[in-house]
Amino acid sequence: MKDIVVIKLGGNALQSLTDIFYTKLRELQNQYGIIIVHGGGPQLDEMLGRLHIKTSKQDGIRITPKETMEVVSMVLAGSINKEVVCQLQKEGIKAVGLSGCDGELLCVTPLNKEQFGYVGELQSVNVPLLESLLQQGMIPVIAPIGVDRSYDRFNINADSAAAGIASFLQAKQLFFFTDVPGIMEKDTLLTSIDKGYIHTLMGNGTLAGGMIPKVEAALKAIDHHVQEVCIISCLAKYQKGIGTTITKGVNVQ
Ligand SMILES: Nc1ncnc2c1ncn2[C@@H]1O[C@H](COP(=O)(O)OP(=O)(O)O)[C@@H](O)[C@H]1O
Ligand SMILES: CC(=O)N[C@@H](CCC(=O)OP(=O)(O)O)C(=O)O
Repeated sequence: MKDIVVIKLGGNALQSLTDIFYTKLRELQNQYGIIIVHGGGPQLDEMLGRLHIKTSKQDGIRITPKETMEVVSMVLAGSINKEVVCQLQKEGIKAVGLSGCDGELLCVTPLNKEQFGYVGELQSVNVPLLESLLQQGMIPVIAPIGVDRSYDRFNINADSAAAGIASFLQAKQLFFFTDVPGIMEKDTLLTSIDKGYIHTLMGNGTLAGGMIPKVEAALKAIDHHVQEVCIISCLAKYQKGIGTTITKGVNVQ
């Protein structure tokens, strides 16, 4: 079995994937088993708006009542997942779309039903299912929706789903592709950051919004022995030394 690389594509990143990305993906696929986890936050905001359903987030996590969950399924497991799969196939890359419901891929428990509604916390991943797809040279493309024991569907923050999947698979690398060059402090890109400094930046408000679940997910993955975790721009050339690498140890900045 090849080493595994998990790539998380944020909703903004999905809209600006370049030829460089697909070329790099093909190269990586020669060496690694690749798993893609996608988000779709901005697309969800847009669809909820069109349907006149009010929505809000707390620390980057969407409050998800039942009615919102229907739209989450529709947008993430429906249109976005299929769009990513078709785009990859158009580029000659074999891909299979899944949500966490399929084959009980992502099993969850509620994060806090009173506070967040149908938001799930990942408890287990159907690793053999992913391995069998990887063995056939497929890229599993995963929408961040999970099921609980009663087969109710839950919304999972895509960063936390990607980190959980990378942890369960003991992935070598986890990349968060997003719409910023990495973690910024004022106007400076931090090329490397550790746990302690992340907490400092959270405390002083430098890290906000969607960056909070992203760094929390990154730290979780590092704690679960994912060897390398990096936050980078979807427009970057995807080489070593770009973006922000999250480390466990002493901050080298
Ligand atoms: N210190 C920071 N450095 C970089 N981005 C930050 C920071 N704090 C907050 N952000 C915000 O986090 C966003 C990335 O998170 P998010 O929108 O959830 O992306 P994605 O859709 O890729 O998961 C950036 O667009 C930026 O607005
Ligand atoms: C629970 C929760 O917050 N789920 C996210 C799932 C999509 C996501 O994470 O998309 P991005 O990666 O584009 O932000 C949401 O509803 O927006």
